[in-house]
Amino acid sequence: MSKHTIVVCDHIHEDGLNILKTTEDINYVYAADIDKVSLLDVIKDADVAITRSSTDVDEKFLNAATNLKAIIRAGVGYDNVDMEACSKRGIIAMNVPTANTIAAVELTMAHMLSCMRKFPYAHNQLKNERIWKREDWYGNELFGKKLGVIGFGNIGHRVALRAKSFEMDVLTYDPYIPSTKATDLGVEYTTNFDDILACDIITIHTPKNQETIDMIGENEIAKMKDGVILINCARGGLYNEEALYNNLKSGKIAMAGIDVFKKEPATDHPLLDLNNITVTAHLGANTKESQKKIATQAAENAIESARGIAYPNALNLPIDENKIPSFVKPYIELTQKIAFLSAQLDKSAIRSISVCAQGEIKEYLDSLSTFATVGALTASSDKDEINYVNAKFIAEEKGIKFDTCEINHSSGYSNKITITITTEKRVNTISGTVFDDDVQRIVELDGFDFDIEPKGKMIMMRNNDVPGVIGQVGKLLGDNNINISDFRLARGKNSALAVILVDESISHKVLEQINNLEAAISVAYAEI
Ligand SMILES: NC(=O)c1ccc[n+]([C@@H]2O[C@H](COP(=O)([O-])OP(=O)(O)OC[C@H]3O[C@@H](n4cnc5c(N)ncnc54)[C@H](O)[C@@H]3O)[C@@H](O)[C@H]2O)c1
Ligand SMILES: O=C(O)[C@H](O)COP(=O)(O)O
Repeated sequence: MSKHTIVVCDHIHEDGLNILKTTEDINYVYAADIDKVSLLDVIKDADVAITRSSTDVDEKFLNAATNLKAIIRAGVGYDNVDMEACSKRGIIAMNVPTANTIAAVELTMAHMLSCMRKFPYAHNQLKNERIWKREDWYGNELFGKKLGVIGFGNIGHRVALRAKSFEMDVLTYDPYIPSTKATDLGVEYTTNFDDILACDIITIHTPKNQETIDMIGENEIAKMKDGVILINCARGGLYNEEALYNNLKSGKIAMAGIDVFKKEPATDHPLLDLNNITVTAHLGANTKESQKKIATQAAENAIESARGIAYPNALNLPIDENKIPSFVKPYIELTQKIAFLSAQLDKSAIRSISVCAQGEIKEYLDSLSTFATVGALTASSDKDEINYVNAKFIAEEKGIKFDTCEINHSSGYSNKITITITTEKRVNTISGTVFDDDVQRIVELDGFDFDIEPKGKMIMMRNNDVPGVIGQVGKLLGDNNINISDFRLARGKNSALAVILVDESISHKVLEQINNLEAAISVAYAEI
């Protein structure tokens, strides 16, 4: 079996490492404890790399990583990844966007409370100086204060909600959201940045990019209230660090809660010489709960991308991810998986790929068609050759025809994607939908209704609807030491379709034996 090499460049939770270690077709390399120069030697074998913010994925890294097909940023911010350089090399970059949200939200609240109650001073005086002087430390309450939240995304909006539970007035500035996202939560929304500068406490939760670097500098601080409190648990450099230092020193800024620095590690930073800050060493994501989730997702996504099956949360696609609403993203993944599954059911040459959409996802048919093509080709070609940039070109060279259509009648689902892959020998039509924002399901297979997660090893058997078939299949698989994890059956007028999920891969021989059962009409096998 040819193995894919996944190199882990930074520390991730052992649950993620265990997934990599125990996956048969993965050659796992742990490189988190070596220095970044030695990493350049190790990374040359990687098909996929997993990093956190401590590894710069820059030209030097990418020049060394000559095999690299995908990179997983095991966290949210990808400002350490040179996205353009990745795209030029056809390397797909992904992040794990929501697994550490709560950790970062709670650290933000911790810094806010700590600043308000002058926690570092009080702690130091009692613990290190052994002085009991309660009259020295009168803090302030969050209650009734105005909090300015810059960036109302996953973290920002949750900070706002928690601040409201402290009975604060909350105002947000985020030009990229509809105002109702804030106002529906009882948060005031402004497009005037000066309104934010007038708040008692300001916290920032934007990505780091050309637009947000130094978003708060001398000029902005000059407009703030004397004694303002600033929190930054997003990225170093969003507040100009020199301006922050000068104004903390002068007392214009009463206190700052800082988790992130422009250059990390920051053990010798001038801000650390000041008393009126609370600092943490980029610990926003460092809860056991979040690291467990991130590592698990990163490992699973790394395996899927190493196999060329799917690239969850891909960041550098030919389509602009920012223009795709979040509800469409799981459909993109589902589309690729369904096409991958469908193309495995019959390995003869693909003639055409048709993608039909119902509901609001209709608007994204072109993108969905690209993902269907990647999925279908991945099942039938050398996986390493196919990516989002080249999939349609390769398909056209193979003479594959494309077709998209909008389904306007309702089928009981608010959105549904239907993919039909026509090969030289058969036509496979599979439909899927997404429940509760991210629960992907196959809901129709060749005209039969189902409810199946698109995951695992699946035997699909079309059979005459006669008694005893389930027992015969169960016995046959049992005789071959194959464990059935799930058995789904849908019945039509004259025939039935069974989807049998199994724990072990199915050999051609076993498939033949099932096909030879008297009631069997056709049998196919696929793995996702
Ligand atoms: N300290 C940590 O360990 C830690 C942990 C997680 C995330 N983060 C960082 O926190 C930040 C926010 O993460 P998130 O998960 O909430 O991201 P997100 O993408 O969900 O939200 C970011 C929000 O910022 C808004 N935004 C973008 N540009 C803006 C601008 N110029 N002005 C105002 N708003 C703007 C976007 O519209 C979006 O709503 C990121 O920088 C991320 O890297 C840090
Ligand atoms: O953007 C993020 O996810 C956080 O800053 C966490 O980064 P880390 O994975 O290096 O802790």
